[in-house]
Amino acid sequence: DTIPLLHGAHRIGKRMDVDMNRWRGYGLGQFIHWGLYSILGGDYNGKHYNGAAEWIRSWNQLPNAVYDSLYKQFNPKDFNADKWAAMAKQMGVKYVTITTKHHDGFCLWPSKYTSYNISNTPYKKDIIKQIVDAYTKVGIDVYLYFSVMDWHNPDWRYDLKSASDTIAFNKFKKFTQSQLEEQLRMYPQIKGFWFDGTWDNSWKKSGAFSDSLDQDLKRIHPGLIIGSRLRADDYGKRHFDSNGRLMGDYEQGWERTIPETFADTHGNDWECDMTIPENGWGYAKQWMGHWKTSDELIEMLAKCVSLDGNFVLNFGPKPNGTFRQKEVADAKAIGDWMKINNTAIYNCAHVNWEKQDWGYFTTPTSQDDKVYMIVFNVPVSGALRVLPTKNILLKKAYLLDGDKQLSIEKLDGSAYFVHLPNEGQKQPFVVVLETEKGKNGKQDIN
Ligand SMILES: C[C@@H]1N[C@@H](c2cn(-c3ccccc3)nn2)[C@H](O)[C@@H]1O
Repeated sequence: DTIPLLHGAHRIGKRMDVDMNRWRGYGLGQFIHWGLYSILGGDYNGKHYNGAAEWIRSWNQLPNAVYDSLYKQFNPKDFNADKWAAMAKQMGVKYVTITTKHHDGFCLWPSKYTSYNISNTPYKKDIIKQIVDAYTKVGIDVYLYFSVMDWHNPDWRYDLKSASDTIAFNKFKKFTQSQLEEQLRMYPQIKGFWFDGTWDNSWKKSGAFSDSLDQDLKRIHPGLIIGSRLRADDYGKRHFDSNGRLMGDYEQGWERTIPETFADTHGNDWECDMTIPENGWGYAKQWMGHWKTSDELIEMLAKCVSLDGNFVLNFGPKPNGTFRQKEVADAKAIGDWMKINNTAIYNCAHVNWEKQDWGYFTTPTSQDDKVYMIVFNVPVSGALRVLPTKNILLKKAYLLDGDKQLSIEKLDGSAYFVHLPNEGQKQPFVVVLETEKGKNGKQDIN
């Protein structure tokens, strides 16, 4: 029996309208973290902050007043939104999420609700408008990242422990709603919000407000897509309400991590947001630890799509508005791979066949007699094992790039070997399988 909730999930199962179906088919997205933290790049007074560079304001080596005056230096002379959009287009991303206000409270748009915004910097111009217009122009959908937690706003509270806390936080909630409605009025082309900074007790105690805010924003902008990180339920539960039901249009908890199995996704829509370095979203002069290679990133993309999720890769532009060389190179490498193989990524879904070591299965949502094999690990035998669900037979197998036919060997039971040509493949590649229904005609691919 379920717990009665006023502010729990209002929908069970996936959203199936045209806007969400478009979101479901994106496959690949870009995240951009840009702001005052980019100026410091994780360093201050010759010392390097070991946390995520966009959290440097929380570092006790750096006085808040010093951080909060960085806006006087923000003047990205080389910023060109059309160049950013062109790089994203070449990479093959279908959507972008851009930070409008991170935890530090600095607004990259000329908000009328705080003077702590781009119009009071030497740069002056509206960065968000330029990005929304440039990406929309090349056909990439735009989503706005918004941190509820706002270290700069004196009415922000981590917890509500007194009447004065509640009075201040009520003012803060009004300020938050005003800024979001302002963004919807100023940037009507956007497709959704990406909320962050909603883990503190003050927000967990604001479940009713988070619910009404979600509904108000969608009333102003029908079709708006909002992930599970915005809401808290009647008891402060987040992402999943007290009855275990997802609150939001998709699960937004996969930050720098990917579900291991389809069961881990609970059958929801979900998005993985990934950094190229180990941690850190804003520009850092010194990237600590391992920098993921483009092959690793392409495998993460394939894994996400094979589990019914989207893969969103983060970029942290420099204070002057250009990208570091490694990010430009990865965007190019991913884009070159997508140019050949995006058929197995865009508008594709999970296949409930047994996972194999050589890589990942996807299937086009529009065709249930086709399955793609995205191959990363070729066995020394050159034979790729495929075990379809019962009554599914393999008819044909060929390379997506160049159509070369591959021989199929039927094994005992319902397994097959797909034999690869012996020339070594240097890049991850895609094999296309054409299937047909077995004797009792049932086709249960996904
Ligand atoms: C999308 C990413 N989310 C922000 C974040 C959140 N957190 C975090 C860390 C510990 C507990 C709760 C939240 N750390 N970083 C990062 O700063 C970045 O914006």
